[in-house]
Amino acid sequence: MEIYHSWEELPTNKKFVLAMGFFDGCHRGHEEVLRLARELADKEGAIPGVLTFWPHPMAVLAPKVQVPLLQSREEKAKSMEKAGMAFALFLKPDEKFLNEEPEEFLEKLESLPGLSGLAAGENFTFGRQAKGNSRLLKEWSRLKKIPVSVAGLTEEEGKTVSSTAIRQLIQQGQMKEAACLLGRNYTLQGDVVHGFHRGHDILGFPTANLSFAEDRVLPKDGVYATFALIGGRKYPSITNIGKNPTFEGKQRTIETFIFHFDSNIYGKSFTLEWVERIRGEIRFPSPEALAAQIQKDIQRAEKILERR
Ligand SMILES: Cc1cc2nc3c(=O)[nH]c(=O)nc-3n(C[C@H](O)[C@H](O)[C@H](O)COP(=O)(O)O)c2cc1C
Ligand SMILES: Nc1ncnc2c1ncn2[C@@H]1O[C@H](COP(=O)(O)OP(=O)(O)OP(=O)(O)O)[C@@H](O)[C@H]1O
Repeated sequence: MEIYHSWEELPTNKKFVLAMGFFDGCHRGHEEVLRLARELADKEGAIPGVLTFWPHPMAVLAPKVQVPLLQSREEKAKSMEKAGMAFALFLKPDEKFLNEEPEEFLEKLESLPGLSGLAAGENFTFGRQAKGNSRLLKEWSRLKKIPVSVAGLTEEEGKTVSSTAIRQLIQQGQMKEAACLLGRNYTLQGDVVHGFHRGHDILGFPTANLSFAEDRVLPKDGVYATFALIGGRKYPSITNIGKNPTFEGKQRTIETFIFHFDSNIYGKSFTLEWVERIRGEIRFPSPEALAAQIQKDIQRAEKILERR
């Protein structure tokens, strides 16, 4: 898949269809928009691509409000590729762009020589104060004879699937519910870094500490049944996220005990798939009491992961 960063890089000698939006997480609703883009591209003899943004527009509009994200830019690009997109255009939404009238954005699209169609969801908005919407897109489409596919909103139990709803579920530790909306388990990627080695030395459970990017959505502190994806293999595991109150920890860490695993993976890249929350993080009276609880947690995690 090709990655572009400016309008000028878009193909001029090929027809293309653009799916539009931020697409954080590439959830089930986003997948529907991407499916419509593929379908329209097939019909028009064009290639399907994505018009998306980086960083998140909120980082420009309200820099003090940090929106944690479900995917890094690289993960988003991978999801787009998996969804059959031939390219992704990552535009930087500066203030000038975000303050354009919707009509200016549409004029820009119309000026693209290869543009053969657009796809977006019913709730897609664009332009100054989000004044442009799917209704305006449809009117423009009729006027300009450029086909536009608008996806009806994908819902789960009567609620619209959205990146915002998924972020909230993860932050509440509701991983199964989040997975339902995402269409997959939530994952976090990072490298294995050194911790304080208490896991191995004091508790008898060696843990891989995951380094994580600051701008990612983190599950609520606690203990989770997880899968660790290392070197193309998927290992059942258990993960604690929190500040280790038993040891008066100050920093939030993510550490994983991988079952039946005995390799040195320091410095290796590591993806953690979060399946289900088991309990909250507790301050134990002694390391021994914590180790006994971890033993029980492992049994619980094994049961949960057996079913997946
Ligand atoms: C399954 C599991 C559950 C844990 N639960 C708790 C907990 O409830 N409270 C706590 O203080 N630490 C908990 N920990 C974290 C341990 O305190 C931690 O593994 C230990 O401090 C080792 O840290 P280190 O790898 O930085 O040396 C848990 C760790 C694991 C693997
Ligand atoms: N539930 C949904 N069903 C169908 N299309 C959707 C759905 N949610 C978003 N889309 C569409 O997917 C594209 C990307 O949307 P966007 O990134 O704003 O997602 P979102 O989940 O609504 O995000 P947020 O929660 O941050 O508003 C847009 O075209 C949008 O209209």
